[in-house]
Amino acid sequence: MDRVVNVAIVGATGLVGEAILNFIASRAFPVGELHLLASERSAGNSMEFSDRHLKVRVLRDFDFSAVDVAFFAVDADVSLEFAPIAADAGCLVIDCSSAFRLEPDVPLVVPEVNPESIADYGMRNMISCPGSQVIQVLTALAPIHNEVGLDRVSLSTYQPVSGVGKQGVEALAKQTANLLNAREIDPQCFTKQIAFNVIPKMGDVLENGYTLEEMRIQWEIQKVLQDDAVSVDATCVTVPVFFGTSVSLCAETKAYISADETKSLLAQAEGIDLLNDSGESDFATPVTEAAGQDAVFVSRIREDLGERQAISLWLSTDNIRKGAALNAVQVAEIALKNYI
Ligand SMILES: NC(=O)C1=CN([C@@H]2O[C@H](COP(=O)(O)OP(=O)(O)OC[C@H]3O[C@@H](n4cnc5c(N)ncnc54)[C@H](OP(=O)(O)O)[C@@H]3O)[C@@H](O)[C@H]2O)C=CC1
Ligand SMILES: N[C@@H](CC(=O)OP(=O)(O)O)C(=O)O
Repeated sequence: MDRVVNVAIVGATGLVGEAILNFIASRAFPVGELHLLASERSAGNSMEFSDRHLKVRVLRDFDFSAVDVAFFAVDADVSLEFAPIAADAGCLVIDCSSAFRLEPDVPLVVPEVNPESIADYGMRNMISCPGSQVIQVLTALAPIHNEVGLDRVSLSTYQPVSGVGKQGVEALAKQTANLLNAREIDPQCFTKQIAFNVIPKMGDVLENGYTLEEMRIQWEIQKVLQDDAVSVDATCVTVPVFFGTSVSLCAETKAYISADETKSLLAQAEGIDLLNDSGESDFATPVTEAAGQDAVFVSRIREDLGERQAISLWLSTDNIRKGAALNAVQVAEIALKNYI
């Protein structure tokens, strides 16, 4: 790429925003001017980019008219207010939050799965990235869906505290230290104690008994695959892990596919690191394998023991990198190369 583009990172001081900044540097993204934006809390702070120090500025006061690409890595309510302002000013918004994921005129993209959807960015000047669970599930399941068709996916997530941002990391660190010192804890941003515990309910429960986080997994998977017939039964669980998210899933398929065929298929698929189950230590964990890496790690591939045509998998991925920041930067790279 010869030309350069002016870039803004909204939420640059957060976990995802800082990872976007690092990917822009490490992947030699063709950046001209770079604007780092956050709330009044971080305004004036300095962040490193290559050999430069850049000052963080306040989002509310920023004029997007000279920006070409704006990465939004803020909570959904902040994206809802400011992403349309940026898009209307003429820049391409790539949003990591849940704010626009299900809007029919905003493409929802995992580059390994539906890069062609990026072509539709112009309807709102926006592209959304799915949540980190959906990114890893689809990176692993899209090759199987393309080969034999998916009917139904049952899954449980093992989500780290960093899934709710910096405050989740602080909460687990503080609770752990307090408990080890026999002190009282405050659940902070989690509904119950998360240190040395697991919490099988993220957010409010809807009338159907599922949480919004669980329903979003079905809706986002159906939107990316453009197939409302794929049903998803999800249970979302927060675990006392700082970074790295995992999913245990069983995918029922329209036609039989063996475990060996699944392994061959996934060995050739983009974005996957396949651990072949050939040895004792050949499985991935969120902390030991996935954290700090860019691939979706797939292991524990098994065929259903009963009569169902179904394949079970264990996935682990860095939620901040491929689960958000890398996905967003990949989307921008494809948009610049092919469409803008
Ligand atoms: N963490 C994860 O695993 C994943 C996160 N996402 C999504 O990415 C987004 C960012 O998440 P994450 O980085 O984890 O969150 P963090 O809490 O770590 O960071 C939030 C960022 O938003 C900024 N911010 C907060 N309020 C405002 C405001 N009013 N105006 C401007 N900036 C504001 C904060 O700035 P300040 O320093 O000033 O407070 C900070 O830079 C969320 O929508 C999240 O759902 C998606 C997939 C995975
Ligand atoms: N918790 C989600 C991130 C997300 O999408 O959050 P929210 O639904 O609150 O915007 C994830 O790890 O993928």
